[in-house]
Amino acid sequence: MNLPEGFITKYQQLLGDQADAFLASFDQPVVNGFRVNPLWPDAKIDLPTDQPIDYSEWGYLGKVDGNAIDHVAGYVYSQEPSAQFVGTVAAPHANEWVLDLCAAPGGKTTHLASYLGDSGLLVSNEINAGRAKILASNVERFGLTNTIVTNNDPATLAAAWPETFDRILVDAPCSGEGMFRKDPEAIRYWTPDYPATCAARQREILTEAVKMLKPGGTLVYSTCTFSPEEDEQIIAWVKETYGFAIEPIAKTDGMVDGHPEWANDDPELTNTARLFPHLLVGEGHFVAKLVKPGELTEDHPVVPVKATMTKPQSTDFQTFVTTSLNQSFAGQFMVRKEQLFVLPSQVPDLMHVRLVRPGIHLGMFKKNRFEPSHTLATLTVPHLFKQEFDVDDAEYQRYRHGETLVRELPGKQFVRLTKEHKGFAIGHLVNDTIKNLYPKGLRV
Ligand SMILES: C[S@@+](CC[C@H](N)C(=O)[O-])C[C@H]1O[C@@H](n2cnc3c(N)ncnc32)[C@H](O)[C@@H]1O
Repeated sequence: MNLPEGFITKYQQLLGDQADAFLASFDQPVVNGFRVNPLWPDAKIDLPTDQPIDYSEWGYLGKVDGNAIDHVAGYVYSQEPSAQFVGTVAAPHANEWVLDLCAAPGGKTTHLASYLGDSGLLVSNEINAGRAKILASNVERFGLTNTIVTNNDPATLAAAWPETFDRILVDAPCSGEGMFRKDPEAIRYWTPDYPATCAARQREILTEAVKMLKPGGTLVYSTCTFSPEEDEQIIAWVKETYGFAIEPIAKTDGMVDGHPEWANDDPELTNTARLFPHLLVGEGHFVAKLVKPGELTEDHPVVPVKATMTKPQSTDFQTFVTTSLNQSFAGQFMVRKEQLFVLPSQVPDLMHVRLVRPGIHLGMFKKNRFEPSHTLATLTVPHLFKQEFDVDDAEYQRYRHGETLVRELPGKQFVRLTKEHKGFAIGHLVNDTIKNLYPKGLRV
């Protein structure tokens, strides 16, 4: 790989006799991994699980086919091994309120949600509007029930939600040196000054994250870069500026301690973790776990949401539930631009943030009727629909292409389509024909 001259000399100086092995690792193949979705317990997946990743509870080595049912139905999430270590370190506890501040496309978010299950609250934020949509679609594909997706800059969120979260992940935008092997295009952005530019932005993001963390709360900071400016030096700055403690991270084979001598010589920096591709199977990463001074309490600033569903809308939704579902949804409902959402059981003030997805997207009110959203196809609620049709390979291809299917059943109702009993789509059954409701953006 054609690495910049300045990059090579920098790491020769920092890594000494390890530099040759480090630089040679850029010519090794990328390592693929995936996590299975524990929100579908006991599910059988088609991918081999004979190579578990020892530090990742649901992680395995292997490549996921984007058209395979396990991916389309949200039973697996493709994520390279080292990135999975971030979720392992963050590992939220049940009932916590968790913020994933830089969340798109959603690898860490789906991992954090795997720990939370149905409990607590996960807010997944992404500053870039286009990427926030991709994040929302991955949140939906993974079937998450207690996740809000927002599209804000960190300062706006901090003004809305002071001292609100028990745990915050800042998976920071960085110079991406650890991804050069996966995405050689990233090398084009690299200059000797680029890490310092990224570090300035990381300090801005962390300044806002600190405001949103409850006293005693946990901040996990990660990058996919090797540069000390964005790694140890940032953590040294957080500790010096805000008095956070740097918690020890349990490392497995191949992971190494952060280098105090690459920052301010604070020995606590050895508590952070570095993942180098020449020492383990995976790409380059850095992870730190910090705790804010103070006592953590269990309180959350819950704000009730005003009901916005009109009476006729409520009737249309109930008609859909009665004809098509085995169960309804409990909780606070929100209607925005004719779209119906059911919110996580507890939420903070939602008035001052830009919501991409305030909760589960249930569907849309059309003229005198309610049409369910594609979200319900992959929502992690077994047997949600009264009528589920399992399809074969040919029908799977045809439906994802946009065609109708035939099933002999009179009447009108919305149905879920499954392959190997894994939900991947919904359809509208009208007198023997399943009309295609597969979103145009997902068709193949
Ligand atoms: C490393 S990526 C996040 C990857 C994600 N956590 C995952 O696991 O899929 C960093 C994200 O930070 C976002 N970002 C860029 N500038 C930002 C800023 N000033 N504040 C917050 N996020 C920013 C980027 O758009 C990008 O999506």
